[in-house]
Amino acid sequence: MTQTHAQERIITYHTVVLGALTRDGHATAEISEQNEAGETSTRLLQVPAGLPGERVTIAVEAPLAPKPGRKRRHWKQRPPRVWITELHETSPMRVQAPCPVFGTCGGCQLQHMNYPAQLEWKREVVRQLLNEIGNFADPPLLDTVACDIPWNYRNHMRFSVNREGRAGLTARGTHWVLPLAECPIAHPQINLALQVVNQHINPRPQVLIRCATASPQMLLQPIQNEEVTQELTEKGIEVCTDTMEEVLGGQTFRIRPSSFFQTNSAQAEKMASMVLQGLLADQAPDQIRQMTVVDAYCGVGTFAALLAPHVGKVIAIEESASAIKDAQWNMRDVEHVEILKGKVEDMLPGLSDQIDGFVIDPPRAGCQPIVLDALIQHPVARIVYVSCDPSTLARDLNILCNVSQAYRLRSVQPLDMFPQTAHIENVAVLERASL
Ligand SMILES: C[S@@+](CC[C@H](N)C(=O)[O-])C[C@H]1O[C@@H](n2cnc3c(N)ncnc32)[C@H](O)[C@@H]1O
Repeated sequence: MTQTHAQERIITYHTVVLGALTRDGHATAEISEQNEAGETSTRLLQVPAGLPGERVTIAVEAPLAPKPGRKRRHWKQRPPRVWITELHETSPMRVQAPCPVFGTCGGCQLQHMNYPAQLEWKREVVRQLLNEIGNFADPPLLDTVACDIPWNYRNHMRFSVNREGRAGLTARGTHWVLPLAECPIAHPQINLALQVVNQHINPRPQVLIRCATASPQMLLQPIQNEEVTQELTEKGIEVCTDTMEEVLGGQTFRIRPSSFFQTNSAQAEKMASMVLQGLLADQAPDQIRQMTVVDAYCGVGTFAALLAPHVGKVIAIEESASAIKDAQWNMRDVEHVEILKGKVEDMLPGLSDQIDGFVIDPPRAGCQPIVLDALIQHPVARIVYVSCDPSTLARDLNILCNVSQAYRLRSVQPLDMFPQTAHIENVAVLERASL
């Protein structure tokens, strides 16, 4: 069946059985299409909010053709918009998504999947990537560590602001800002603040809200006017302008708006324990006290500060000026820490210290070849690799363990930092092959 709506968009409807989830957390659907010459071809589509094995009817909206007069070279072909209009047979994994904009919003992909199935799916994605990209036939992969409360966990949200000055999240694949009263994965303090800022006109393009979980402190950017600050204060929020503090592993960390900090504080506690355990386990206390460890891509110094009480020396490397300022403040009382400002790829080859262990927590792109080369040329006893992208993790582990054979992979631990979304965090532990 084909229908045309007001903006001349062409929508076709297809009843299909959905296939496996993609890496982005969308189900797949194969549809047959006929061109003007009557030739049939099949097309693979991504179906948000679907689950494998479900029989559903989907609407497929063809992307708009370029506007007349607009140069074709400025026009980008977008994938069609696809949504489920009817569920005929549902998966046993399906649950009711609590958010009214789930499926449209670009934030969450898995609210409709029960939580144990999300954890299992994440583990399976990591297994496949370690297999296909990492060349590990039988990787030492552990079960995904669940988030005890998989809702209201995000301590940091970046909301887009629409033309009317209202803050919300954008619809998947568009710049359209969805009106949002609250977000079920945002911390309750953030939802409270969202309601307050949305009673006012916000400047475009974004409002950033970051809250502490151990205190009522909150950072808002851009800085809010007196009226908003007053309303937030009346609701028990302590509005901070330049920095706020969060507690992790019993230590207090000062964070600026543009510095990175782990978004899920409860899971970050578990991650920090894994890092310390991965680097220091099975070693005598005397040996640990003599160790020199590097926290590469250290952010505000989270792992460096938590490692410092245990080891002989910590070298922390970070390129962001704002995170470096925070790291310096966070480790102001620690004598045996050296904080280096610069890119890891520039600093690492020049390090003259004898290094016993590395924590590497790079951005999604993973490690630069020069960083991997340095780790291979001068193998250290232990590496803990914290990763927010399992495909670049698999690529880098392949280089460190299989191609160079400099390291042995001891464990890969998926950790659910971002429940209800397709994001997957991992903590991998490597040891020098010649140990
Ligand atoms: C995923 S965050 C990890 C931060 C920290 N380990 C933590 O847990 O809070 C990655 C950090 O690496 C920094 N970064 C990105 N590329 C870098 C590079 N080439 N050299 C040094 N730091 C880098 C970013 O500024 C960010 O603070």
